[in-house]
Amino acid sequence: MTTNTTVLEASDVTMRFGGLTAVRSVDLTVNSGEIVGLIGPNGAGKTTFFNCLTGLYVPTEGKVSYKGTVLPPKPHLVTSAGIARTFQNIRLFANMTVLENVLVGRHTRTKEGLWSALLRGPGFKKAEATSNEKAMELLEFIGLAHKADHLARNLPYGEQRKLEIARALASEPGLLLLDEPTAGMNPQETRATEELVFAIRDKGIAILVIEHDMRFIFNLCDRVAVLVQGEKLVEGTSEVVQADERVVAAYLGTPFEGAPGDEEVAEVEAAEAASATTSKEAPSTNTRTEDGQ
Ligand SMILES: Nc1ncnc2c1ncn2[C@@H]1O[C@H](COP(=O)(O)OP(=O)(O)OP(=O)(O)O)[C@@H](O)[C@H]1O
Repeated sequence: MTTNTTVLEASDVTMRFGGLTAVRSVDLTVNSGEIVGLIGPNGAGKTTFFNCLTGLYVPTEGKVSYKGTVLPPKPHLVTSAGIARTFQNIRLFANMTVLENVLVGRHTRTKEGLWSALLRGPGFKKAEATSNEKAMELLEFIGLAHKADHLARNLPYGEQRKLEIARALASEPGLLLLDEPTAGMNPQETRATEELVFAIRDKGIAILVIEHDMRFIFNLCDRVAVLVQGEKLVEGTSEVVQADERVVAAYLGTPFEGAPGDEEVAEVEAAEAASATTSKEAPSTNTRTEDGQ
């Protein structure tokens, strides 16, 4: 199913927050027809990297291209270009219906825009029939058509997550970014999400997914990249990544040679050792005498 057409190309992406480098020189590509996984221990920089891809953050260094064009660092322009995403925490319009949530997701693909969709202005009426039809098709696809007029907040958790995916798909993306799509799900819901992701891929949409559930990732992905302390440690097929001892060590927090962050740790240790030696050799001029002078 995978092809060699590059959909997403992130080159040398670095994101610093003050003194903290959350993502360091990360390269990643996603090709059409591919499902790529992004894994790593807590705080490894996965969500920060996603935010750099979707224009929520402007990377300190590096660039991100979609189908050969460099993306502007503005979320709505990234969505219009063809990248949609879901978030770690559910972000639905709780008091809107299931159908309305999907319709809002379509605003980048209708001339009427978001406010017209929300206020149901005159322009919206004309486009409404087509939009409704497409939104209902999506709800059929994810299995929520029978709940189209339920309020989003009344859906069970697993269905809310599905609805988020439907809303993202409503912008007709070529690439879908999923941030922990199975977080909080029971095993059946997780399996259903796995099937859904395969079905989305079969529609011709490339997928990049962050997930802590390793079974889910290794079943699903054509390729997996591992971030550790902001750096890409390993990238390869599920088999390659599972067999790499450094990945296990990174998850367990066991030190290993060449681990990301090692250089900084060595520099700090060397500086501490040097200052300890200096203070032994040359007593501080601030040393007080016994009478406190
Ligand atoms: N806006 C921000 N300002 C400052 N530091 C941040 C900001 N966002 C993230 N960080 C820091 O960047 C590092 C990477 O965080 P990030 O949330 O990207 O990791 P993650 O791999 O997604 O973690 P998790 O799996 O726990 O969601 C962390 O040290 C985090 O505290």
